[in-house]
Amino acid sequence: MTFPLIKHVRAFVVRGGGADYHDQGSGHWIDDHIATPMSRYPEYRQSRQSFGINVLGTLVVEIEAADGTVGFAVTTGGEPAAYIVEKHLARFLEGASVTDYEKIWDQMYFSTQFYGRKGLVVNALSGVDLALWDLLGKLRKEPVYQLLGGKVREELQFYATSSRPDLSKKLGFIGGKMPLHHGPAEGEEGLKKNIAELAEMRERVGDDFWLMLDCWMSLDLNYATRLAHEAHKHGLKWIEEALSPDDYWGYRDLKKNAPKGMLVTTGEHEATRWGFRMLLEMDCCDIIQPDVGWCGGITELIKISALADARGVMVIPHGSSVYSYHFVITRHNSPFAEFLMMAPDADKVVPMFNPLLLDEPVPVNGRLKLDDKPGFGVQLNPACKLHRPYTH
Ligand SMILES: C[C@H](O)[C@H](O)[C@@H](O)[C@@H](O)C(=O)O
Ligand SMILES: [Mg+2]
Repeated sequence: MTFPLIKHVRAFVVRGGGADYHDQGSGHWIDDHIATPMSRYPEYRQSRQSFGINVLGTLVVEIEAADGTVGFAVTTGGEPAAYIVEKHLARFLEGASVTDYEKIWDQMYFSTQFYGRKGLVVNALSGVDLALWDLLGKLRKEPVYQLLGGKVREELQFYATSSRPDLSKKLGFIGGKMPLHHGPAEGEEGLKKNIAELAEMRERVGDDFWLMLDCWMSLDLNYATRLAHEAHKHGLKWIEEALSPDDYWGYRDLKKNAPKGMLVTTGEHEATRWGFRMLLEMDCCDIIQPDVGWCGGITELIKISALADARGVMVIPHGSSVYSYHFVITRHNSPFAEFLMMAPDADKVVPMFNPLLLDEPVPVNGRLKLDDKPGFGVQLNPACKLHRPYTH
């Protein structure tokens, strides 16, 4: 079966929600006094947008084949990522075959290695890779999960991330992950408040509902270890991304000293097989959480997942809408998925990348069956005005 060659690669940007899901209006739970590495500065403690968590915005990558078929994907990256796609990465796709995604990935990664490797550049590369898989699915008339070996289970089940696990329980999710609100700079007072919030939520949800804390890189090893042991009294299932993504040594020690039965998780700001190999070989965590729009795309996540599977480590991708769902449903070591609650009060289920994607599937009663639409099964919302800041 021969496929039309790739003809055009285009990169667009758009603001207001979408793949840069931190880019929300005021009063949203996701921007309400959440602990971060910047919390040591009081002026940046209340709002993550104040220090720029939403500075990039959404990147939309379109790849058009010679027969006019268009694959697309969205991720976090905005204008700087669009520049990298147009001025650097596009040259490895235009004129190539859509089935050459291994060679294309290799060329994108090693041609940008001198200034990339993680973060923004690999976000841009991931966006291109996801758009390539969307195009491949459309040309083969198959959903991406079919290209990945097919479903290993009929439906996905989800835990929900928000400030209101009690509401997530009512909506049928299997667990609730809360953001940590106070970092080390708020001292013993802050630690007490963190534990009091957890205790209160445990009261509301009962003993059998999973509760997790997402620390968004905000802690030091000593604080994280103390928090874990205090939180253990309230049945915390896992402590997430407690330390800087680069502190592999800290994660190794946190996992060693965490209470028996508590899981240590991280990885959403890690990238490529090499970064995850470090987390796995240094025994940093019980679950890795790559974001498929940031870690290198589907082509790289296949490699990352195999490394983890060989060590019996679960891969629960960071919430990235359809891009993670199509992967999770094909892997035995990904038994559930994350759903980020994007309603400002976390009281109802809305599409994660709202309003950018038409037909974006959402969990109902905490579960979701993927249909068999080709590619990732979503379309861009024509009401979202895209801007193409660069051409090539
Ligand atoms: C809720 C967390 O603070 C982040 O906003 C979230 O994006 C991420 O860490 C997650 O695991 O969902
Ligand atoms: Mg997280």
